[in-house]
Parts: sequence; structure tokens; C-alpha cells
Amino acid sequence: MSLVSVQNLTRVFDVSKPWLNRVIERLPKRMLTAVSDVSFEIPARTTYALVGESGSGKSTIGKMVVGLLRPTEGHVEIEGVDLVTETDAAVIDRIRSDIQMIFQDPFASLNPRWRVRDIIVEPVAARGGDTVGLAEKLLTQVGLSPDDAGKYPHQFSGGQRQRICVARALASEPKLIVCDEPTSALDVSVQAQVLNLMSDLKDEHGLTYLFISHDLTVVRHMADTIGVLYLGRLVEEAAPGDLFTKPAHPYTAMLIEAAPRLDAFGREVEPPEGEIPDPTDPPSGCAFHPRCPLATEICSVERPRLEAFGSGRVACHHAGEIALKGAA
Ligand SMILES: Nc1ncnc2c1ncn2[C@@H]1O[C@H](COP(=O)(O)OP(=O)(O)OP(=O)(O)O)[C@@H](O)[C@H]1O
Repeated sequence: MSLVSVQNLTRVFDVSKPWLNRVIERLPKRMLTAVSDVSFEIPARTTYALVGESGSGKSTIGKMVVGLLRPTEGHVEIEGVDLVTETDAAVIDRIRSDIQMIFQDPFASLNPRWRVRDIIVEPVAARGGDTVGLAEKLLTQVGLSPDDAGKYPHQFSGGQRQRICVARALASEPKLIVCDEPTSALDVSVQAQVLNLMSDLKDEHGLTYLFISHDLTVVRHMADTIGVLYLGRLVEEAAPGDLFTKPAHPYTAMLIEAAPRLDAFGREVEPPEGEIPDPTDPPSGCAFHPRCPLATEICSVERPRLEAFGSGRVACHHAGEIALKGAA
């Protein structure tokens, strides 16, 4: 059994302007489908990376997996328990304590008025657990000094603050950590250190990660499986080795081609070509077809189903026809 099972997950937001709907009678509501029919499994002790451009639905999926947001349709099961339909409070509490989340901005997620010790042990203290020496032990595990426990967040660099967030996430001995762009606010040199730390901790603590990133290269070396999202739908899923050498979906190939174009500060110079469509009015058929170099008539008419392809899954009428520039 997988630790996480996401089944046909869909989330729709009402983005109508209430005042406009009041002024114009019978104006239809504007609905935005942020996530549509997404299914994937995360076996225990593995890392599943969700990758896609801004607005592709990554964070919305992450929030539904940790229970911060209710799905419009579909299910999220953690250890076989469906958090949406489960009614036993003790079971819900047990599963919730097995899940932690790490966010992009380590400064915003640390209370500036609390000492690091209190920040780290708070999830355990809230449950009445033993916190003696806990902060010092965890600080050592994340590569900081036990003496740092008495300091405040502003006394640390961005990378060190993210290490504190990791220590806090570990405090309640979770099984699953959902990491939403945990390194994208950090300098490139620091990013690699934090990623390496997270990989090491995964092995030491037997963790399972759902790792959210807009950058394929960030997840390449730490993911067991990568799911590529486009406009709320999973368009390809494969192991990194296969995905990077022979992407089956043209969008995946576009992300790979865009990835190495970094400026002197390591920032992406050119985003993938073309505009991301309006999610309240997505293109017909395959939502990627207006940007796709392989698109034919069927692509604008019929949405391709996500189907088994090679060792993974892909949703494309022309799966496997794309060749990476410079390859072969
Ligand atoms: N609470 C909300 N109300 C209305 N629309 C929302 C809400 N949350 C997200 N959205 C919309 O849902 C879509 C997916 O957003 P989401 O934040 O999940 O994408 P993302 O891939 O994580 O992007 P980013 O990397 O920019 O955070 C976007 O079009 C976004 O504007």
C-alpha cells in the first residue's frame, strides 16, 4: 500500500466578482479549475516531485494532500485513511501528526518573536510530548549548532532559516513531508546544500516527500518519480532518468530545454515559450496544443487521456514523437 494515494483530485475555485454578479443579473459565475482529475501514488520512503509552471496547480494539490484545502472532487488517502470522509477524530489526529509541510519562504513561516527552541518544539509541545533537549538534537541533525536554540530567526541567513523549518518539521516525527518550493527563495549555492540535507534526512528518518517545484533540475537528483503538471492536469509521469533522456510529452521537453538557460545569478533567463492559457477558459482538447510544436487537428478537439507509456504515463496524442534538441 502506498503512503499517499491521490485519486481523481479536482479543485475548482469560484473567481466571480460578487459585485458584478449583483449588478448584472444572471451573469454566469466564473469558475477556475486549478486541479483536474489528478491521480498518483507515493510509496513510503520515496520522493514524488510535482513540477510545472506558475499556476499549474502544484500548491493547490499540496494543500489538499495535507488537508489545508478540501477537494471539489476526488480523494486523498494517507496510510489508507481518506481524510475527507474519515469521521473518527482520533484517526484524523493520528494521520495529521504524520504529515508536515515546509514552505517556500522560511522567514514568513517562522514567528520572529519566538526563540528557535520554542519554534522547533511547538508541534510537540502542543500535543503534550517530551521536548527536553529536542531542539538541540534537531538543530544538530540539520547542520546547525545546539547553541542556536536560544537565538531568534532574524539572526540567521535564508539557508539557515530553512534548516530551522526542516528541524521543526522533523520534531513530530512525521512520515510525510510536503515541501512547497522549499529552496526557490534561496541562493543557488545554498539551494544544493539544503536539498542534500533533505535527501540525507529522508534516509535517516525513513521519510516520504511530496516535493513541489517549478524547476525540473531541482528535483532531478532527489525524486524517485516526477509528475509534470500543465494547467491543473498531470501530462506526464516518469522516473527522472527516463524523463530527462526521453521525455514523452512535448511540454516536458520544453521544460527541459528551458532549464539550463540560467544567468550569472542562476536565475532562469527565458521561460518556456508561449503564454500559459487563462485557466478560467482553457483551450479545447489538449490544453497544451496552442503552444505545442507537434499539434495536429486531433489535439484541439480531443483531450488525450493519461495512459501508460514506457515505464511511466503520458497524456499526448503524439507521445514519444518529440526529440530533445541536441539529442540523437
Ligand atoms: N484560493 C484561490 N482562489 C482562486 N483561485 C486560486 C486560489 N488558489 C489558487 N488559485 C488559482 O489556481 C491556479 C493554480 O494555483 P496554484 O497556486 O496551485 O499553482 P502553482 O503551480 O502552485 O503556482 P505557483 O508556483 O505560482 O504557486 C492558479 O490559476 C491560481 O490563480
